[in-house]
Amino acid sequence: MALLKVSSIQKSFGAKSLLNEVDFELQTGEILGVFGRNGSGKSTLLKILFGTQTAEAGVLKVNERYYPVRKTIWHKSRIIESQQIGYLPQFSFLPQRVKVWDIIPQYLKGQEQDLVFQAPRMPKIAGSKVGELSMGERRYLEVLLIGNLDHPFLLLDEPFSMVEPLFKDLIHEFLISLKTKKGILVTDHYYQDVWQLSDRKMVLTSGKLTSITQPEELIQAGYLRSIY
Ligand SMILES: Nc1ncnc2c1ncn2[C@@H]1O[C@H](COP(=O)(O)OP(=O)(O)OP(=O)(O)O)[C@@H](O)[C@H]1O
Repeated sequence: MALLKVSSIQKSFGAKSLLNEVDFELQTGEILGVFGRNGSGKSTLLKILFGTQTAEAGVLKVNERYYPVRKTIWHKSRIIESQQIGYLPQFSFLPQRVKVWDIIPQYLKGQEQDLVFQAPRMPKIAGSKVGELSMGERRYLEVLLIGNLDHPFLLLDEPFSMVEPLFKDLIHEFLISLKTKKGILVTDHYYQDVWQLSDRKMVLTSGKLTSITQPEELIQAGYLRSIY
């Protein structure tokens, strides 16, 4: 089992304090759902953990090894090169004009490459350019590419956004299958998908992550008006 431990992450933009003592743990074999209003700092937190954003303070530890989150010349390369944390950004990152069957080998080799080529629906879209895919097809492809990389931890920023039910189901199935070997953090405003998928849930309010167990707590946190 691998363990990712985050403590006391602090981040502000100018005078605005965004993250204030963020603490959580994630272990392989579980999916952690993170909820929070627009602008609460979810994407910023994920970027800090991946290494493309810096924090003013905080500790990131994977197993017994520490990774820098504060600004240093090596903070980004240390985390990314460690191959501990995979990250699906909120916005599409694949080149639009390249065909799917040319993109897959750029990310994956061997058995993992075969898994993506043979995944449900993939043979049908493999000959298309990324720019010709539907939003659901493109997001599904992105999740398959990042999810099949070797990292023990995976951070997913809005994997369900604008995705039709058919591809949402495929993404759910894939993430459940990945859980046996990875620890997964997922955040999305399609909160029912995240609620259903996740083993543990946390909500980000006033810069802090708090554990919740009941959907009603999302109302108390000011994220939902009602449960429907
Ligand atoms: N580079 C930056 N410079 C200044 N402000 C920023 C920067 N990046 C993010 N912010 C601000 O920090 C706040 C949190 O942004 P972030 O994208 O982390 O929120 P979020 O919880 O992911 O929101 P959403 O649910 O809308 O995706 C927002 O007010 C945003 O404008």
